Amino acid sequence: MNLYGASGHTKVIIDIVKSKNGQIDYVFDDNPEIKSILGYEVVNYPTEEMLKSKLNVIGIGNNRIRKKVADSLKGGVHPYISHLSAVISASAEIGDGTVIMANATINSEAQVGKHCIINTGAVVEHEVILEDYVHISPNASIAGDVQIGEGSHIGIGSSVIQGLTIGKWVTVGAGAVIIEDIPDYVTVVGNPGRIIKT
Ligand SMILES: CC(=O)SCCNC(=O)CCNC(=O)[C@H](O)C(C)(C)COP(=O)(O)OP(=O)(O)OC[C@H]1O[C@@H](n2cnc3c(N)ncnc32)[C@H](O)[C@@H]1OP(=O)(O)O
Repeated sequence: MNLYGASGHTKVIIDIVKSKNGQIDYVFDDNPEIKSILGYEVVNYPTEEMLKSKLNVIGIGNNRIRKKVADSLKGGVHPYISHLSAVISASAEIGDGTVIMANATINSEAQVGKHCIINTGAVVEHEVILEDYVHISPNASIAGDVQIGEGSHIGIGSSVIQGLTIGKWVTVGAGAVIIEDIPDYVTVVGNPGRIIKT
């Protein structure tokens, strides 16, 4: 596979791929100052052939940039990858390009879109729907039947109670507790969650 972005997030993805004896062919990053990552050479100026050679995973934590790169991908998208310790229901659906980190749980009939991040120890409960490019940060918990719109970032250690709808491109702050629906394009912090930015 090819990886885009030589970031800390990519390092975690490399660990997952190596633990499953997977093969990383190229790591791309357009910052010419980054030459290597965890022992892999970083390609700053890839050829068309390199870009199309393998299925891709985008190792970029920023949801907007991940979408931008996905929109301009030359090659195909790799099926989701997950750490060996992740617990994923057989009835869950996970989109291509999504990465699922150590100790994450995705329960029955959850639907996770493309290029999402389910980070370390996150819980995505039964029948949750996550649209493309959503990031559930470490130790965040999404209760049953919640829907989260495209590109939203749910902060580290936050909680969302069951049945809510969170809009697209929302940011939920670290440690927030969300107890009511959240509209698109806002930042919410605190317990109970309150909107601080639109
Ligand atoms: C593997 C990984 O590392 S994954 C990465 C995980 N990281 C995260 O989850 C980070 C989540 N981000 C946050 O919590 C950020 O603080 C954000 C996005 C909510 C806000 O960031 P900014 O937009 O830069 O807001 P800023 O720092 O200016 O804060 C605005 C106000 O909100 C408050 N605030 C910011 N974050 C929080 C929070 N999590 N909880 C409560 N209050 C908060 C600030 O104290 C400030 O209050 P004031 O106006 O009374 O002084």
